Amino acid sequence: MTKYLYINEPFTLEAGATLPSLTAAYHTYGQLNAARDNVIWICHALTANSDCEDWWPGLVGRGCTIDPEKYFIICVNMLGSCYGSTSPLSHNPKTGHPYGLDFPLITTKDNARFFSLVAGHLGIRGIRLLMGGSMGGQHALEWACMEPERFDLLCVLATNARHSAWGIAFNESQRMALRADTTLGTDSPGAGKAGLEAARAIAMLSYRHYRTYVGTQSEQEGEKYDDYRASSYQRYQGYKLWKRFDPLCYYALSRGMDSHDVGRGRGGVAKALQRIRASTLVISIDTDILFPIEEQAVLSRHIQNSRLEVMHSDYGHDGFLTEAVKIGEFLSDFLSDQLRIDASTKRAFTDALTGRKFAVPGSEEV
Ligand SMILES: CC(=O)SCCNC(=O)CCNC(=O)[C@H](O)C(C)(C)COP(=O)(O)OP(=O)(O)OC[C@H]1O[C@@H](n2cnc3c(N)ncnc32)[C@H](O)[C@@H]1OP(=O)(O)O
Ligand SMILES: N[C@@H](CCO)C(=O)O
Repeated sequence: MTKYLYINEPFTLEAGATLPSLTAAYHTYGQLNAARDNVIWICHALTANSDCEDWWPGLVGRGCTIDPEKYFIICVNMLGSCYGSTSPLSHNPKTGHPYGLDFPLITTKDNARFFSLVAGHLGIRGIRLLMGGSMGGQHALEWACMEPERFDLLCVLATNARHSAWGIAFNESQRMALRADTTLGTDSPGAGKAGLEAARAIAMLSYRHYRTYVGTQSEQEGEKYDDYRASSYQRYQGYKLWKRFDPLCYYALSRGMDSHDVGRGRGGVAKALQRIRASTLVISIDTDILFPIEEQAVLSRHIQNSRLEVMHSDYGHDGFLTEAVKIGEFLSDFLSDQLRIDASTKRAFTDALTGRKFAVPGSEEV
């Protein structure tokens, strides 16, 4: 069930605008333990929501690696999204109408600060594992650079330290499609539909791979010269997004993704990543053309204590969603290794909220 947190204080954004108040839509699963050291925070990607059990089945849920029986799992809907947090659909007090296209730019740094603020309001300090893929990975990296002491472990998938020119070009092409639809932001029924559908169709080309399309959408050999499966697939994917997503929010989120650069204000990407204290698992997808492996290699090279795993998927970039079971296996190995390291080094944990000391996660107070 979606929960809501209302933060009645102004929030000044990186680009200078101020939101007068904030709404955070979020989900939690499981219970916070006495030591308060079992928090897993999941950052969602572009068009998902805070219900990570729903969109990451096989990874998050009872009996999975991220199991609510063991962990207190939290996922907060990012600012700008249409799934409940403050967004272009929110009331603009200056006009008395929804913000629409006037919604200010929300950078990945703004969203990381938003998550930190929400964590504070919910009484969460130390976080055992911070995790996210794609744009969720960008938020996780930004937050881990911003507050390195908060996190023990970090797992990022199919993501980067700075959004690439290639990724920005894909996003701009999608925004061109959105803007070409002159109904965008108007009151007309179905406003922005054609633009959003075209934008999603463009995006699909970056989320999948040549082999995904050829493997699933090819025609039988024959004499066909029109009405191809690949064409109806593109149209259907556009329509499918239209049924569940808002074009103005899509526009806002794509601008936010472009803004991503952990190095901004920190002396560059390498210096920023060197700030991260969490033991880190970086997962690449061998068919990801949007966030290719070399981008995760940069993460692994500069994050002090990191491990890079390359996962096979026929799905391309979207493998970070569809290969949940494989991701769970990588993560499970990583978590087991970390517990062994914690035990052998007798690493002591101090719960930042209570000041109590614990020998290893889940152990007795010392
Ligand atoms: C409220 C919410 O729902 S938000 C939470 C859900 N969404 C998210 O979390 C966002 C992230 N998720 C995603 O991006 C996607 O769901 C993914 C990547 C996980 C999976 O993508 P899918 O679109 O389901 O997979 P795939 O590319 O195989 O397409 C399958 C769909 O295309 C249809 N399809 C396949 N070939 C064709 C074709 N030639 N012509 C028309 N339709 C086709 C299938 O019938 C199927 O339709 P369905 O989704 O209605 O069952
Ligand atoms: N399929 C993903 C791709 C972006 O990472 C989404 O729609 O969120």
